[in-house]
Amino acid sequence: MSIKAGILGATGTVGQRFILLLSAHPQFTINALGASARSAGKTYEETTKWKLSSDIPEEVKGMMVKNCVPEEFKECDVVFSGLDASVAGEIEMSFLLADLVVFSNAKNYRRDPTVPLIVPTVNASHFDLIAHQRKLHSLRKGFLVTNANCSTTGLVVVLKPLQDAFGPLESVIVNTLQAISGAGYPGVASLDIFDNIVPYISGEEEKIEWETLKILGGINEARSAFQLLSETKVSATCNRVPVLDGHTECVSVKFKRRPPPSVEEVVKVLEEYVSDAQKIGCYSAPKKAIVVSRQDDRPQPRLDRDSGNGYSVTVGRVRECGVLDIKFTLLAHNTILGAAGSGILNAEIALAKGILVVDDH
Ligand SMILES: NC(=O)C1=CN([C@@H]2O[C@H](COP(=O)(O)OP(=O)(O)OC[C@H]3O[C@@H](n4cnc5c(N)ncnc54)[C@H](OP(=O)(O)O)[C@@H]3O)[C@@H](O)[C@H]2O)C=CC1
Ligand SMILES: N[C@@H](CC(=O)OP(=O)(O)O)C(=O)O
Repeated sequence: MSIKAGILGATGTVGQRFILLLSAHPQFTINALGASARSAGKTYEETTKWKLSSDIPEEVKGMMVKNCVPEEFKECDVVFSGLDASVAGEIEMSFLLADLVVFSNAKNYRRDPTVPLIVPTVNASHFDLIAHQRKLHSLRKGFLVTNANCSTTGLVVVLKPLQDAFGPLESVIVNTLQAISGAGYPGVASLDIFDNIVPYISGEEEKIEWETLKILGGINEARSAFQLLSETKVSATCNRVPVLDGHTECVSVKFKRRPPPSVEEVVKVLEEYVSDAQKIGCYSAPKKAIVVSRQDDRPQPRLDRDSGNGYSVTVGRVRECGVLDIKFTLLAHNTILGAAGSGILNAEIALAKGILVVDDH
């Protein structure tokens, strides 16, 4: 079976990742590419400032870039969006209302009470809300799912098994060191980031603090509403650092449970974590959602960002915290697990669960 995939924002940083991941994927075929009016009507190769070290896949080079309107994507079984947030809201809603399936990377609908915010190796169960969403919009097969902010993504992958094993988390303090690819292209000016650290990323801290509560929360029995975590407090501080790809996060956690788990218990739980995406047997699911490093000087972006083909989170330096209970450092690939890869793995889960329905072509 070949699933026809469209990509919105195909020329951007996340769009380019979608192209590489989908072109090597056994289940998907890239069918349509969309971007702004500046790019529409040109071939992909002509209009894209390609920034990845692998070449543009041959089959994509000559494809015509289209305007991001549903009629141009009506052949697609699934549409992945890497659209700029300033336009994603309106465009993605028009696709949903045209009964298309949309997996979005943009922030616009993450807080929507009818839209699942899914990190594929964390909360695949939130797909259960899709039937309610379809009913609300009178859709037959379309739906909209978002994936999380790239820093939220790495964080919740590690918090999820801790919460499952040791009960509610009382507080989480996270300091991020975020790669420049997170800012899109051209992103942060070289004069600002070279030989420097910028201690501010607009809106990022609020997103991490809020999204974590939706992702790690539950859904009600009627499968019609999300139940945000109410007992956990999250405090985030975000920094932009001169790294190309890979967001590092220094995290301290306090558990409600007294006495708290030991370092050894925490490490064991992280090492043994198996996500639903792995249990289902999804093609892109990493063999280990969490890779625990015991080396004192890991994780490092250059050495660890491609772990599990960019779908694993690497955790190191797990130790006691003198203020909260346990602290550690994690690293996640921001444009793979933190963006395009999550969209694709979410689509694989939806397919396996029978939520993504592929018509006979
Ligand atoms: N980079 C990352 O690590 C992450 C990014 N995200 C989110 O993913 C989305 C994309 O980010 P990123 O790839 O970094 O951004 P880029 O700026 O690199 O790319 C933006 C894309 O949106 C397109 N676009 C801009 N304006 C319009 C328009 N009016 N109509 C249609 N298309 C338009 C651009 O097309 P054109 O080339 O024609 O201008 C381009 O393809 C954003 O919402 C971002 O917040 C989420 C998680 C991580
Ligand atoms: N702000 C993130 C990337 C991003 O676009 O996030 P969001 O989709 O939550 O706006 C970063 O700079 O690394």
